[in-house]
This record gives sequence, C-alpha cells and structure tokens, in this order.
Amino acid sequence: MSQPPTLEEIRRAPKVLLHDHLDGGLRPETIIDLARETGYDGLPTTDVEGLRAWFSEASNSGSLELYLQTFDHTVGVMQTRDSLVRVAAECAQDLADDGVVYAEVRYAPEQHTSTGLSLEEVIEAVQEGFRIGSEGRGIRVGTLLTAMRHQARSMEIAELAVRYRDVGVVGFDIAGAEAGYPPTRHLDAFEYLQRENAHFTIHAGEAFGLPSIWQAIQWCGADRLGHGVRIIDDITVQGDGTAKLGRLAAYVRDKRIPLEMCPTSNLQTGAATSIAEHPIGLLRSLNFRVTVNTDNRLMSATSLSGEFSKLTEAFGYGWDDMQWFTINAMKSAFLPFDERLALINGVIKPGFARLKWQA
Ligand SMILES: O=c1[nH]cnc2c1ncn2[C@H]1C[C@H](O)[C@@H](CO)O1
Ligand SMILES: [Zn+2]
Repeated sequence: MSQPPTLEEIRRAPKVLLHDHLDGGLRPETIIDLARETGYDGLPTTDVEGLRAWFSEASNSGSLELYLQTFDHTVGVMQTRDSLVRVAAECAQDLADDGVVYAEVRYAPEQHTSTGLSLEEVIEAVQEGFRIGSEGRGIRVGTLLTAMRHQARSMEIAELAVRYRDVGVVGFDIAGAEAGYPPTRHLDAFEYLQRENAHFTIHAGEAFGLPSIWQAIQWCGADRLGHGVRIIDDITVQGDGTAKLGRLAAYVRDKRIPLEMCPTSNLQTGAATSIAEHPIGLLRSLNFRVTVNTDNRLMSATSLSGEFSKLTEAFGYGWDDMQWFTINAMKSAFLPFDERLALINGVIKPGFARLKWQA
C-alpha cells in the first residue's frame, strides 16, 4: 500500500473550496498594515506572530458567539475600497498558492459600510481584488454574498446577489449566530432568490440542531448546508455498526444536498470534540455529499490542504478519498453545469491522476 499523502503533496492536488469567509482569512501582516493606514486602533497586538496566535487562541472559545467576536478586528480594517481590494487579492493568491483551483468566497457587504462605502462600492472593490489576485494563477474565484442573520438586510443583499450574478457573484448565504436566529426569519429573501433561479447556501446545523437544518431545506429551499454537522443527530449507529437514518438525514442524503464541512472550525466553536470524532468520518462512509472546507483560515490557523492533512491523519484517507471530496465539491459549486464538468474532466481528474501515478 502506498504512503498516505503528505501536506506538501496535498498542496499540489487541485482542490475545490466552497466555504471560506473573506473576513476570516486575512494575513496578520495585512491586518497590521491596514490598521495603521486606516487608523483602526483596536488590535490586541501589532506583532505579526502575536496577532496570528491571538486569533487562533481567541477563536478556541467553544462557543460560536465568542468565536464571532474575533471578526470585529478583521471587519474593522476592511472599511475602505483599497483595503477590500487588497484583502480580496491576497485571498485569491493564498488560495492559489495552496493549490485551490476553484473557490467560492463569502462575506457580508453590509459589514463594510461604516466609513461611507455603498454596498455596490463594497461589492465592486471585492470583485476587483479577486480579479487581480486570480489573474494568471490557475484559480477561479466565485463570490457568495452573505446577509447577517441577526440583521434585517437579507432582501437587499439577495437583490444584489442577483444584480451582480453575471459579474462574478455566484450565490447567497446567511451567517452569524444561529441560536435565536432561524433561517425562516429571512424567508422573503430565499423565496425571492428561488423566483430568480438563483443559488444559495445557509449556515445551518452548526450551533443549533435539526430544526435549523430542516427549516433551511424544507422552508427556505437551500441548495447546500453550511456545516450541517448536526445532521448526525438524526442518525443512529446500531450495535452491529449499521446506521439508521431518520427522515431528515435520509432526505439530505437522497437529494444529494451538499454539506460544507469545516472540521477545525467545528472544534473551536464546540460543534465537534475532535477531528477523529468529527461526524465527517461517518457521513463520508455513508456517502452523504460531503465537502471539505476551511471556514476561516485565520481563526483556525489552517488552509484547505491543512484540513485534508488532518483528515488523512485521523481517518487514513488517501488520494481516492481526497478526489471524491473534491469532485463532490465541484459538482456542488454554484457554476453552470458545463463549467463544473470542464473543471472536473480538464483539471481535477488529470491532476489527481498525476499525483496517484507519482505516489
Ligand atoms: O462558522 C460560522 N458560522 C456562522 N457565521 C460565521 C462563521 N464564520 C464566519 N461567520 C460570520 C462572521 C463574518 O463576519 C460573517 C461574514 O463573513 O460570517
Ligand atoms: Zn462559515
């Protein structure tokens, strides 16, 4: 049997990332530069390594609500056109350097208007950054516009997702604290998106359980689930090792609803206890449409290769598993079908074939 792939080898694999927050992936040195340039004086430290460590430690709180407080600092330095262009460009570069060939990156435009930018100016700045950072690097970046679930701007953001859909915005999402803010609070936005034949994912089943997943799918019509780990609450593993699926889990699997799983992030917010015990192992073995994601590379001190490497270690995954997760992700992307197929057949399969041949 061949050796399990190393982190360096995993970095060379053509990977697909569906769940990554723009404001959760800044380089610490960039945060410090931007704080200086824009006059943001709230940073806990201006030492690069100190700041890197601060983010990952502060995010290990075991609670989504506390985890989300760390975003005050990243959002705090992303309030000008130049800073948004820079952060988006560096995001595309960092993902390309990690071997990501297709990414969907999300952020909430409404959080970037505190010094006077309009929502349109925010969106156009981020698109410009993705264009600059992707050029010539073998990566394509699609944007998801997020609305914050505790706010009441989802309809406005959904309309912008539709307005900008031919210029790089591929879908919509809601994020933020889950408990107390059910997806149905934003039903009008989801119904509007469905009438417009637009795509959306919903953060659900991370800090709240099955009712949140059920609403996201059966009331709101989500195409994908952000995290969705708590679907495990509807699966019983019996004494003989076989799994019995409840009606909702069966529906999610039967309909091939993609789960955007983010293992390290789940440990930090308390949604899972360890990588080895993470529901992704069971869900993968039961052939749910599982994908592997980063969520917030800065807060989790990770990369997509890093997440795959941890899973390889915990579950003994090899190239075939990694290719399976990657093709799942590409099939689930909010790109037109022919473009997804072209990436699968022209980039992903040949890339993995090369790596397997070398192994
Ligand atoms: O894992 C998450 N769950 C819910 N909300 C999240 C998560 N990661 C980031 N966010 C929030 C904080 C960001 O400011 C916002 C938009 O990217 O989305
Ligand atoms: Zn997220």
